[in-house]
Amino acid sequence: MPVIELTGVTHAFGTGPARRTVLDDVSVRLAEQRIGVIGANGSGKSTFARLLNGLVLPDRGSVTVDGLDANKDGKQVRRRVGFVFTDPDAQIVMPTVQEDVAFGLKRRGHSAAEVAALVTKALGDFGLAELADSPAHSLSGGEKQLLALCSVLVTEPSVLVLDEPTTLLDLRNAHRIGALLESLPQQVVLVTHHLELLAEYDRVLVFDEGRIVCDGSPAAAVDFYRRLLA
Ligand SMILES: Nc1ncnc2c1ncn2[C@@H]1O[C@H](COP(=O)(O)OP(=O)(O)OP(=O)(O)O)[C@@H](O)[C@H]1O
Repeated sequence: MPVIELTGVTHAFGTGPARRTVLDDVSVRLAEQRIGVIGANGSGKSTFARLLNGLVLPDRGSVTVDGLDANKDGKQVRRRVGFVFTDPDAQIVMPTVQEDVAFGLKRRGHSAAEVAALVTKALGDFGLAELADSPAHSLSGGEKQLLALCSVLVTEPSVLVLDEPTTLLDLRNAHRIGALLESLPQQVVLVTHHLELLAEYDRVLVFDEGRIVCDGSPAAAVDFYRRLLA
């Protein structure tokens, strides 16, 4: 598995009196396959997730993925770490389903024939083959979420970071995505409020006010979180 390391990471947003520390001296080493991240609204989970692939750079401290520094080697880190946003509309960039899946592959320099073969396979794997020529923005929320995930996974990142990817989904689609994430060979970092999705995870981090306040098994972390919010 890849090794993600945060060392003394501090991050703040805003300036002057509005300046607010969102992550406060966070150090953690992640080498497990499936890692869950939970915590109250505004506790810093999204900022933490975004740091993992250089979408946000730390004000202080460092983030490395297999020794590559997100600050200095941003491009290489982003190639390794795929990111799935809460809102698939923020991520779907091309007019049709198959063009969207092809987009990341073309940028990585695959030939037209390779792109076509990989897109066909990926659409089949995700149950999206029949929608290949559909306008991406005409899909349902669940289909869009699947497409966003498909377009990221087709590029074969070694780490997949997902920021509340099931928030827009009905229970059935949320569980479908949850099951899909459990079947992946990649390292997965899942930020979620759907605690049941993490039952079989290797490790769960609980955030509170910009710090990791619990780091353990899913049962221990969920129990800690429930007591924290009680
Ligand atoms: N780009 C930004 N500019 C200013 N403030 C921000 C920005 N992004 C996040 N924040 C603030 O940082 C704090 C932590 O936000 P973050 O999105 O990391 O929390 P979260 O734990 O993911 O919350 P949620 O569960 O609501 O998604 C919040 O108070 C938020 O308003």
